[in-house]
This record gives sequence, structure tokens and C-alpha cells, in this order.
Amino acid sequence: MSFRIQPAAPARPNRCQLFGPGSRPAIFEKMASSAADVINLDLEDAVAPTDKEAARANIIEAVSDIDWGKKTLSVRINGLDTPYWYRDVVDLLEQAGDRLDQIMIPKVGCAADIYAVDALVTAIEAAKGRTKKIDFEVIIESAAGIAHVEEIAAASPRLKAMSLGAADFAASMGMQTTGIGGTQEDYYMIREGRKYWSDPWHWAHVAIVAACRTHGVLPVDGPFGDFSDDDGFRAQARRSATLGMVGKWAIHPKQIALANEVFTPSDAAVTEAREILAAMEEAKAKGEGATVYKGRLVDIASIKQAEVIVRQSEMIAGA
Ligand SMILES: CC(C)(COP(=O)(O)OP(=O)(O)OC[C@H]1O[C@@H](n2cnc3c(N)ncnc32)[C@H](O)[C@@H]1OP(=O)(O)O)[C@@H](O)C(=O)NCCC(=O)NCCSC(=O)C[C@H](O)C(=O)O
Ligand SMILES: [Mg+2]
Repeated sequence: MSFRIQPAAPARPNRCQLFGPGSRPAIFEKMASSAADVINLDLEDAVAPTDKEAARANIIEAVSDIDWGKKTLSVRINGLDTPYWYRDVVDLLEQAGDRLDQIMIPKVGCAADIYAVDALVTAIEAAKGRTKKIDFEVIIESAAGIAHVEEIAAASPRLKAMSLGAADFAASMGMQTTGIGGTQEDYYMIREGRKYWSDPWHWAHVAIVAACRTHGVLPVDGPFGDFSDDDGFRAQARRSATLGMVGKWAIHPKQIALANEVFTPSDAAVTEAREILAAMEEAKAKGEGATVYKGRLVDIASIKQAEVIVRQSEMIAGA
């Protein structure tokens, strides 16, 4: 137990982050009218090197020209190991309108990566008189990123969200797979001749959730590559939600409804949480710190668990 109060993560809906390449402006309006909470216009790996400049120009125009409603509008810049990233930041901060909310920094490996982008963004904001401060989100998608996940989560007050990028993460770790998230055929235990599949992403998810919750950052599950596999997406998202993540990326529009479904607490879950709170109120009135709800123990910790679900549901309903 620590005397420090755990900081709250930003109270904004972040159930689904919809990605689209900056080089494909024809889909921007569709992204804007989708049911995703966050839009990620991409300058990085979904854009070919020859299209980087055009993609930047498309995004700068679209930030102001398209009605993004209440969505969080984020642009993924190129990695700090490329020649593109500084120009992404300079052009976005100098030319894109105030509707831009956030920059996503990929392949972050240490806190100094965030410091470098923060320094550049802070200087341009001051020079240009931008009064709305740009937020950051990062992707943990390398061995260095996961090894330094806690210092990264603490790196800047601009940091609002952190995702696991399963594809680059797998490559960096030398994992023997070309799958992006989900069940991996060869990751199983065997007992009495039967296979039981395990989850190779589990420990990285837990490390990200713990770092994020310690520093008031939203933990988000990244892409699920096989967009023909709805059940696989749901299963992966349910595991992430159970571990404390607040949302998941969609790399195709058909994944938006799936993410929203999983990361919106169900009516039954909210009803049960409210009943637990009511049961604990009754117990408190009797001077008791614990009671029985539907045959199981609930105590003061159960209040905090139930409040997570109620708060999440109220925040989504009020957004
Ligand atoms: C994956 C796609 C290339 C598929 O595009 P397409 O072939 O056009 O799909 P469909 O024909 O099935 O499209 C059906 C309709 O939906 C529209 N559409 C398609 N994609 C989007 C979108 N992203 N947002 C909104 N609308 C979209 C089509 O125009 C069709 O509309 P209509 O004709 O009116 O019916 C494509 O979906 C795509 O580019 N997805 C995003 C890819 C991307 O951004 N990837 C980067 C993130 S994942 C990553 O980087 C890995 C990560 O970093 C890691 O390391 O793990
Ligand atoms: Mg990646």
C-alpha cells in the first residue's frame, strides 16, 4: 500500500480507435461518421515512403475541413528512427488547425523519446501561439518499449493513452508468428494428449495496464489483424477488458461495433455493480464492512470494483 493516491486516467470514451492511412483521403469522411471514439489518421506504416508528403498534406487539410464531431482526433507520426518524424511534427503543429487533439508516437523505447517530441511540440506551440496543448499517445511495440514501460508511462503530462502494437512487438521480440494479435497456434500447453492454448500477449497487456494505472494513462489494446474473424477479435478484446484495458484499435470499419460492444459495460454488469453498491450501503448503515451478495462475499474493495463499472458506464453515456 502506498500513501500516494492512484491518479485517474482521462475521463473520455476510448473504446475504439479507428485507423486509416493518411494517403487514402477518400475514407476520411467515413471515418468521421463512424461510431469510433478516437480517429487515428496514419502517417506511419500504412503509408508508403513515396506517399509521406502527400499524406501529411491530406491530413493537415482534413483536420480543419472535416467535421470530426466529438471524437478524439489523433495523428500517428513516423518513428523516431526515421527521417520523417520531425517534419510530421513541424508541419502538423505549424499548419494543422486547433481541432487536432493528439499525436501518436509509435515504437517508443524509452522516456527520452517522449521528451524529444515534447520539446519540439512545446517550442512550436509557443512560437505559433497555439493555446490548445497537444496530447500524446504512444505505442509499446518493441522489446525496449516493454522493458521501459513504466518510465514511458511517467514521461510527460501530455501522455493520455498507451497501446500495445502486436505486429511490431512480435517482430522486435523475435516471436515466431506473422499473426497480429489473437491465438497463436504454437502457444499451447499439453495435458493428457489435449492442447490448451494460452495467451502470448497477456504479460505485455498486464505490464502496460500496471504502468498506465500507476501514472493515470489509458491502457488500450492494439490491432487485431484478421478482420474476417469477429469471434477472435471479441475474445481478444474481452481478455483485454478483463485485464483493465479501456478499448481496442479497429483496422477495418467492421471491427468498430465489436470494440464498442466489448468495452461498453453491459446493462447486466451495471445493474449488478449498482446492487453491490446498494448492498454495501446497507452493510455500512449496520456498521458492517462486509456482507453477502448473491451468495458471495462483498466488502469495501468490492465498492471500488463496482465503481469502476458504474463510472465507465456513466462516462460513456454522458459523452
Ligand atoms: C484494411 C483495409 C486496407 C481494407 O480496405 P478496403 O479494401 O477498402 O476494405 P473494404 O472494401 O472491406 O471496405 C468496406 C467499406 O469500408 C470503407 N473503409 C475501408 N477501410 C476503412 C477505414 N479504415 N475507415 C473507414 N472506412 C473504411 C471502404 O471505403 C468501403 O466503403 P464503401 O465502399 O462506402 O462501402 C483498410 O480498412 C485500411 O486501410 N485499414 C487501416 C489500415 C491501417 O491504418 N493500418 C495501420 C494500423 S495497424 C498497424 O500499424 C500495426 C501496429 O503498428 C503494430 O505494430 O501492431
Ligand atoms: Mg507498429
